[in-house]
Amino acid sequence: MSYVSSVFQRIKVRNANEPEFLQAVEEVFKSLEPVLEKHPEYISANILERITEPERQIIFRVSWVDDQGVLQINRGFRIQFNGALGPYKGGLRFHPSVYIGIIKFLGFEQIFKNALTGLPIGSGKGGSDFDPKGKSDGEVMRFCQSFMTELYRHIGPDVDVPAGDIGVGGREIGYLYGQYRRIKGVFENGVLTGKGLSYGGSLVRTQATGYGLIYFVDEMLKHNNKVLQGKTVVISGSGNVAIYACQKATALGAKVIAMSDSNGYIYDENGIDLPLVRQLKEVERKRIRSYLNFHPEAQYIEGCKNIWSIKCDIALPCATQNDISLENAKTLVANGVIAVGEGANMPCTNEAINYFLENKILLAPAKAANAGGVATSALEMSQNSMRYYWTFEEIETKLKNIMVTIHSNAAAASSEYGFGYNLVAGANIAGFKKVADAMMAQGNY
Ligand SMILES: NC(=O)C1=CN([C@@H]2O[C@H](COP(=O)(O)OP(=O)(O)OC[C@H]3O[C@@H](n4cnc5c(N)ncnc54)[C@H](OP(=O)(O)O)[C@@H]3O)[C@@H](O)[C@H]2O)C=CC1
Ligand SMILES: O=C(O)CCC(=O)C(=O)O
Repeated sequence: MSYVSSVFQRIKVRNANEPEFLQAVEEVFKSLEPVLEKHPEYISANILERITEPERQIIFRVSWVDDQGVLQINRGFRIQFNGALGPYKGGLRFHPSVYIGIIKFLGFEQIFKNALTGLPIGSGKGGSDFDPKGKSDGEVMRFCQSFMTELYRHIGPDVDVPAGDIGVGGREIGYLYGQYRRIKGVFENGVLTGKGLSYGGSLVRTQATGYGLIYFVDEMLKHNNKVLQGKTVVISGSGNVAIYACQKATALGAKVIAMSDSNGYIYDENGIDLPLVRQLKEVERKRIRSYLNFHPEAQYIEGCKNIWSIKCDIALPCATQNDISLENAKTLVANGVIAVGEGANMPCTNEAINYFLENKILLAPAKAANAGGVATSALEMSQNSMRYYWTFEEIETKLKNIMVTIHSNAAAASSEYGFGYNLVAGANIAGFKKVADAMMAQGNY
């Protein structure tokens, strides 16, 4: 058994009930054999076992009163996974499926993603099993206030800087920051990112993950003598990442023909009417099926997984983890897909990833392709520290340069370690080396 496999066996035993975390670790470890061969010092320093064990995990009770006056109890999490490169940084997810294994997989992925941005940010992730769906603004506010009443003691602009993820957008960040300020009594807005523009938010942060994804996919296509212009695109999800991926893909000449939510998907062969989707999702918080009230010529199909049976050139999973199974991957390949861009975190199963790579499909891995969100969060932190605002154009240019650089660094690392043009391996290796070197330099911790 190889060294990497033997370490993975130990990690499996220690984290036996966390399949998503083990999946994420296995996917990264698959790329690391040649790195450890070339750098035996990482083995002596036991980097693999250290990098897979969070520096700190905080689990707490969140009690809040619903609109009926009933006391509700949820569980809150914050994992400070790796601080070697900077303050812990990563989003908060509010979704009923949240448990420690989900937060650990997300925090683990965040280590490499944040390293790839080239900016000084460590890795953290958090959230709760609270379900914001169907809750009133007052309920969401009381939940956020209670969540922050515990979290505030563990975070700070130089300690740990949370942001949004599934179920946490501008409304939730506002309530969370308001409670932080109320408790601390200081205007310390560098403690959270994804804030509203009136109290320290950054231009482009709302669009950043989706735009960054499209910049990355565009770069990958160009590198392979292909173009985005004229391609048909299917996007899963209709949240923050999906909406702005759709906007930028359309602006660059592609045609998005389908989007989904957790109930089902819409197929509009004329191209998705994005202003309508934004109104339905960002403003009215409705289900995507209501698209048909305005476009009766479109189709709504119940069940979100079948979206991958639609023939398209480019698939962009932007909803949640394990969205594309091996079966979905086989259907996409049989239907002629040329590229897959992971907007969500870990949206393809490991079997689906292998199938795409074996079939020479261009695959933009999440750690690289969705890093534009956290990179722009780091730019928000910079602006908060400087007490200054850059313009939309300045930030978008920085975001684009970051995505292009991540692509070239991942491609170079893949080639250097014998993987050819394999961005999955390249992103893992480039991210890993940066963090491993910082950990080595800082001694045993
Ligand atoms: N926001 C950001 O900046 C970043 C987000 N990401 C990742 O992108 C993905 C989407 O995040 P974001 O757009 O912010 O989240 P949102 O909450 O804005 O949107 C999530 C979308 O995915 C759908 N979805 C969520 N859970 C499921 C599920 N279990 N099954 C099917 N559909 C689901 C939602 O549908 P419904 O409304 O029905 O639940 C919704 O359409 C996540 O994987 C997140 O980790 C990665 C980098 C940065
Ligand atoms: O902007 C951030 O800090 C977090 C973004 C995020 O959660 C992610 O990259 O998955």
